[in-house]
Amino acid sequence: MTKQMIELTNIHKHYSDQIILDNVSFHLNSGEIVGLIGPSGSGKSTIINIALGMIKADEGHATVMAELMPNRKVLADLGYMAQSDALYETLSARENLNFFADMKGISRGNRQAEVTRVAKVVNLIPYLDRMVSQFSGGMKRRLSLAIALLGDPQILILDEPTVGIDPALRRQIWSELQSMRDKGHAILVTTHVMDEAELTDRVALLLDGRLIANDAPQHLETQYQVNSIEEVFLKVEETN
Ligand SMILES: Nc1ncnc2c1ncn2[C@@H]1O[C@H](COP(=O)(O)OP(=O)(O)OP(=O)(O)O)[C@@H](O)[C@H]1O
Repeated sequence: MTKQMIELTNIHKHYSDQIILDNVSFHLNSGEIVGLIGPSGSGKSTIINIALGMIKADEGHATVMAELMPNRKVLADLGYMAQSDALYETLSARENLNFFADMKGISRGNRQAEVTRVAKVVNLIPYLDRMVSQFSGGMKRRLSLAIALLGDPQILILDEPTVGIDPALRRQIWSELQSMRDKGHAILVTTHVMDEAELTDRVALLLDGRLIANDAPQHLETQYQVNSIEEVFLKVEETN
């Protein structure tokens, strides 16, 4: 049965005299991947931060698994990968994963298997004992993604997860996300890569703080009479 995992209702947010989100309502269900796309500065990270309870909306409310946010109870069911990596540079990748596994309450008995599982998804097994300060930008993104996957959370929120990641691994990561979706997980991804938007079940298009489209990629392409999400995006920008 499909469950509503995240619900944002009539969210308004402004900073000084700039309106960032203008009456945005948005939901994420179990068993779907939603792509949140929009130009730089359109409010994607702000939506995520409000859903996570890290930023307070001026009006409206956010719930995760029917709990009003912020709420510590749901954090164990949430995997979050921020846009900038929050890693311990002076620790190895394995030590980082162990630390976050402890934070997520993964038992010591299961920890090693879980660390190996998530490191495999992002091809980091050969580098687990290397210090993070020696990692490239793409390797750091991969480690952040592995951390978000720890504990197999019901909800995954990924802010630009594939920046700096090469095409073969990008494909592998998307196939992992799709298999998680098929098992009923709910996944929200922001991306600037329009090809990736095509791989989602639903695209939420944000422009100037308003959600102006929210539908399956194929439906949007039919509606706007174009062949790709990139063209939908350009057409929407032109006409708004
Ligand atoms: N703490 C803050 N104080 C003032 N303005 C802010 C603050 N945080 C974000 N903003 C502004 O809010 C707007 C939306 O920012 P947000 O980070 O949500 O955009 P985004 O769509 O995620 O952008 P990008 O794709 O570049 O990551 C931007 O104009 C940004 O400058």
